[in-house]
Amino acid sequence: MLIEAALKEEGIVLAAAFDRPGTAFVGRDAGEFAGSVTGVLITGDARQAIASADCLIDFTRPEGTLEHLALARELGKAAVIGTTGFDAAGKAAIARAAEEIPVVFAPNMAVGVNAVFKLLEVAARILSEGYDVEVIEAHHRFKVDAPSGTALRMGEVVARQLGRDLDQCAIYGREGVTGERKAETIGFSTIRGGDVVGDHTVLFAGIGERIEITHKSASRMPYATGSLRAARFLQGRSAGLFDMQDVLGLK
Ligand SMILES: NC(=O)C1=CN([C@@H]2O[C@H](COP(=O)(O)OP(=O)(O)OC[C@H]3O[C@@H](n4cnc5c(N)ncnc54)[C@H](OP(=O)(O)O)[C@@H]3O)[C@@H](O)[C@H]2O)C=CC1
Ligand SMILES: O=C(O)C1=N[C@H](C(=O)O)C[C@H](O)C1
Repeated sequence: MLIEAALKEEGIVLAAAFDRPGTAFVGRDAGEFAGSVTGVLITGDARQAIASADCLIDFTRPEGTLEHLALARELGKAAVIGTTGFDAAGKAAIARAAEEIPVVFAPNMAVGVNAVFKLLEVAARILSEGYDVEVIEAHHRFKVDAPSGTALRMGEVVARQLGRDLDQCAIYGREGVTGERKAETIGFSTIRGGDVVGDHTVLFAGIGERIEITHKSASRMPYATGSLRAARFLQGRSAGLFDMQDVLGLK
């Protein structure tokens, strides 16, 4: 999707594409998957690939992203990170890298999801008392981290607005005799199955009414186009840690 989007977008050049060394894709044209010939061959040499570009766009796994980010830092290149599932140490490593290079790090690059983050601030402000907050997300069977990075960010946005610390109030699933729900908690429920691209709902449940704010992805293309928008945003910047709210001017 990223390659397809990059090939279509005016002013964006696909400089390189890389995969792990030794995989079957190395040596093949990067456009093959998008049904075109680009002349850019997939390489197993991440350093060489990152060196030949202005900006790294990385959607892999935390350990891969951190390796690639270290190369981007060394080479003085910008980075757009879409990978989710980082622990605190991983997030700290990204923040350190952003002291030297410009980085957009966002759990969801889609414009619609970022609009929802803003809507959640408003909803949480209005529904700050008497409403239980639950975050429900569904993704495809191949996803490896849970809850999704987007669900966690939604929880963070609501928690911040309500003056709570998500680390202290999050409940990740329930089982057995749990006791009554504590008012200050924020619950997370995860569904995994089939080819669900990504659904997120934040439920504000009161006595006598429920409010649901939902985003549903029907395609991964908005993640790809959002990433390219983020790469453009970084052009000409020297260092700093940004997210899609910065890119979209929503802060
Ligand atoms: N911010 C956003 O908008 C979005 C974020 N994501 C996040 O992006 C990440 C990737 O998701 P998705 O594309 O579905 O995952 P996939 O499994 O489809 O792709 C991940 C890719 O990363 C490669 N990879 C994995 N580990 C490493 C490593 N250590 N070094 C180098 N390459 C590695 C995999 O290679 P191999 O096949 O060889 O393992 C694979 O090509 C997830 O964290 C997901 O949550 C996804 C969509 C949108
Ligand atoms: O793994 C995915 O597919 C997605 N991951 C991101 C997340 O964890 O929030 C973004 C999107 O939901 C798709």
